[in-house]
Amino acid sequence: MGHQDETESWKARGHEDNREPTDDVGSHTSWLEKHPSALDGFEDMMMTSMAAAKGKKIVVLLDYDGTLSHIVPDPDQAFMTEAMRSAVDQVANCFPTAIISGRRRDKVYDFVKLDNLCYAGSHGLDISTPSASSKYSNHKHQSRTTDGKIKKALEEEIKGIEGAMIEDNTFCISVHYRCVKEEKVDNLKGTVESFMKAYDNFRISEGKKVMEIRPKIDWDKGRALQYLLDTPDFGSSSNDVIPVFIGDDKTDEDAFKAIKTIGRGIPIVVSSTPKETEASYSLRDPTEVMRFLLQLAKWMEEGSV
Ligand SMILES: O=P(O)(O)OC[C@H]1O[C@H](O[C@H]2O[C@H](CO)[C@@H](O)[C@H](O)[C@H]2O)[C@H](O)[C@@H](O)[C@@H]1O
Repeated sequence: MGHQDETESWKARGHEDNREPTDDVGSHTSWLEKHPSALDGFEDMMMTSMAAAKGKKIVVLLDYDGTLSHIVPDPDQAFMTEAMRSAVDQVANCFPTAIISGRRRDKVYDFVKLDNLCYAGSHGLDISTPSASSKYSNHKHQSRTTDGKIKKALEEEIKGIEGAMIEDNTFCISVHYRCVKEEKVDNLKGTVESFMKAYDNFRISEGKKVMEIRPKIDWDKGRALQYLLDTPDFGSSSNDVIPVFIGDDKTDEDAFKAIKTIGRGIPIVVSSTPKETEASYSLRDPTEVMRFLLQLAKWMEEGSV
């Protein structure tokens, strides 16, 4: 199935397009000049990145929602296709690979179901690799996120707002409003913001039609990426690797920034419309992500590295 065909088939099955409101950052053509397609410019991108980092190994880090699965109205139905699973599997057989998601770690695993890669859940607060695991389970903030009290009380608070939904991500909570009527969204946001004022250990970040309630600590997807690169599973030091990170949402920007700080790597944003981003390259949607992953695995198998 071609790219266009697969996208159309997703739409026909009632899934949403991955398109989100466009930031005012000029035309798509001028945006693509600043963030070239990682697919169209694959050979050039790999040549430039490898030349700048001789002898270093590629490692692959991936977001889940909107990157490996299309955005859909029901978060529990955000399945990845078999074709995507196979592409991730092939990449993970070639390079150390991890998924860093806002979701609960076990939930991401249930979607992906691959044992040859590492999983970091709750925006990187819950990481497990064969050699290391970092949980904020003893952290003072933890009890207030995981004892279910906030979720229960918040559910009570927003129960009158039709379509609002809360997802427990263990160390974080997502308040979804994709299915809330436009005119009710501000009401929902205001209700959640004033409720959370009583919990000053938490902050709220905005994702794609979701409010992400996270512990107010110095940890994000960027710190999680750095943590993973420092484990033996990923080379023991960010000095030894070229990190490829692919993500579509605001929290992924922290990982793009971390790659910029390292000074080497391939940060790729998934977006079909121009947006502000720290990423250097782009892909339009999960279907292009899949094609990119297959190309990366092929490149490795053909010995280009
Ligand atoms: O870091 P991620 O893996 O991208 O997780 C971020 C949030 O993703 C999920 O929500 C998003 O995808 C849903 C399914 O397509 C969609 O219904 C929702 O509107 C999106 O915001 C996940 O459900 C959240 O818990 C994550 O925080």
